[in-house]
Amino acid sequence: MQLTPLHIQGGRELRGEITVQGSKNAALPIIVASLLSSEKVTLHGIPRLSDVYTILDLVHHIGTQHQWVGPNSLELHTPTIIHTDAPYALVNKMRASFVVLGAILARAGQARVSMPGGCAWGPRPVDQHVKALRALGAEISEDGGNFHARRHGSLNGTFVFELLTVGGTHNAVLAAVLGDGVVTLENASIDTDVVDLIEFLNSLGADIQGAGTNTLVIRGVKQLRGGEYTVIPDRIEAGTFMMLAAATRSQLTVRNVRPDHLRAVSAKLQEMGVDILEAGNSLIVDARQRELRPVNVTTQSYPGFPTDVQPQMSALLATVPGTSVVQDPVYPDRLTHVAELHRMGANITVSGYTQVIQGSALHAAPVKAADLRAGAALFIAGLTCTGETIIDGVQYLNRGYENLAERLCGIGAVAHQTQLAVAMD
Ligand SMILES: CC(=O)N[C@H]1[C@@H](OP(=O)(O)OP(=O)(O)OC[C@H]2O[C@@H](n3ccc(=O)[nH]c3=O)[C@H](O)[C@@H]2O)O[C@H](CO)[C@@H](O)[C@@H]1O
Ligand SMILES: C=C(OP(=O)(O)O)C(=O)O
Repeated sequence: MQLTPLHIQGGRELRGEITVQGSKNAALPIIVASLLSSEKVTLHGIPRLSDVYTILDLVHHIGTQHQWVGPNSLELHTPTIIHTDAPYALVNKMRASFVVLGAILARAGQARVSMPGGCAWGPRPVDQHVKALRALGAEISEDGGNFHARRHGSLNGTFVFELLTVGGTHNAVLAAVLGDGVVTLENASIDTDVVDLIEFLNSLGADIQGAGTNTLVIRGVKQLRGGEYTVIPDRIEAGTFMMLAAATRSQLTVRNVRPDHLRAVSAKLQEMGVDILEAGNSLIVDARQRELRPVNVTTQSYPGFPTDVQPQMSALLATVPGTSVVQDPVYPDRLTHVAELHRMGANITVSGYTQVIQGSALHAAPVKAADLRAGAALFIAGLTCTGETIIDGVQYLNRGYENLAERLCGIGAVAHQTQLAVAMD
C-alpha cells in the first residue's frame, strides 16, 4: 500500500462520541494462540490494522486459513502446521510476531523464528522469552538472527521472570498450554493483554490459573477445542482519545472502554483538572474551558501509567502552561516524538529517560512519525493548533489506529489522508 501523509487542520474544539476498537496488543497474541487448536476459532473485536494483516500473513505461512466473517470478526482454522518457521520478512515488521515461537513449539515440537521487529526506538531484548522457555525444558540455539527451539516431551517446571514482560509472559504461556507438564511462572505480567490471552485459551479448554496475578500455573492439556471469543477494548487507543480530548480542551465520549483498565490514565488527567465521568462502558472526558495544571508522570507496567500513552501525554503536556516532568523507565529511549514536537514549537528538554516540558501553545508544521505512538502524539499536537499539520510516516499510525482520519472527522476534526492503493484482504 502506498500512503500519503495525514493532513490535519487543528485549532477546533472536538465533540461527540468516538468508539474504541478491540485491543491490538490482545488481538495479535490471540490470533497466534489460535495455532494451538486444530478446530475453528472465531474472534470478534479484531481491529483492521496493518499489524493484524501482518500477523495473518505469518499464521497463514504456518498453516492457518482465515476469513473475515464480519467487519471485525475473523474465523481462523489451523488443521495442521505446514511450516514451523517464521521467516525474517514476516517477523521483522512487528514485535508481537515473536510469540509464534511459543505457539509453534507447543503445537509442533520445534520452531525457527527470526528476531522480532516492531516500533524501534531503541533496544527491545527478548532474553526473558528465551530464558523462560529454556528453564522449562526447551532447547534453544541462536544463529544468523534466528532462534531454533525444540522440546523433547512437555514443558515443565518453574520460571521466575527477572522483570515484568508482557510478550515474555505471552510466549511462555503459549509454549506451556499443550502436553502433560505443569509450568509455574512467577513475576509474570498482569497486563490486561496477558489476562485476555489466558481467558481466550481457557475458553478453548486450556488449564491456566492465576490470570491477573503474578503467579501463573499452567497444567498442560492434550488438545484445545475450537470456540468463539471477543477481544477486550484497546486501552491504549482509549488513552490516546482521552489525551486528545484534554489537549484540544474538548469534551469527548469515549465508547467501548473498560474504565477499570484506564485508572492510571484517568487519575493523571483528573490531577490535571480534566473531568472524567464513567458511564457504563464509556468515559466522558471534559476539558472545556479548563485551565489545565502541569503534572509529573512516570510510566510503569500495568496497572501503572502505560508507556504506550507516554508520547501522547507528552504532547498534551506540551500545551499546558507550567513545568511537567515525564519519565519513561519502561522504554527509556521512547523519545522519537520529541524532535518532531520541537518543530511545532514544543519546549521539551531531554535527559536520559526524563522529559522536562514547559507548556505553551503549539504551531502547525510538517512532521514525521517514526513509530506508532509518536505518530499519535503528533496528530494530538496537530489538532491543538490552527493551520495545517502534515504528518508523514502514516504507515506507523496504520499499525494501531483503524480508519483514523475518518474517525477523527466524526468528532469534528478536519483530517484527511488519501490512500493511493489499498490492497488488504
Ligand atoms: C505487541 C505488544 O504487545 N507490544 C507491547 C508490549 O511490548 P513487549 O511485550 O515487547 O514489552 P515487554 O513488556 O516485554 O517489555 C517491558 C520491559 O521489559 C524489557 N524486556 C522485555 C523482554 C525481555 O526479554 N527482556 C527485557 O529486558 C523491555 O526492554 C522493557 O523495558 O508491552 C510493552 C510494555 O507495556 C508495550 O509498550 C508494547 O506496546
Ligand atoms: C509499541 C507498540 O507496539 P509494538 O510492541 O508491536 O512495537 C505499541 O502498540 O505501542
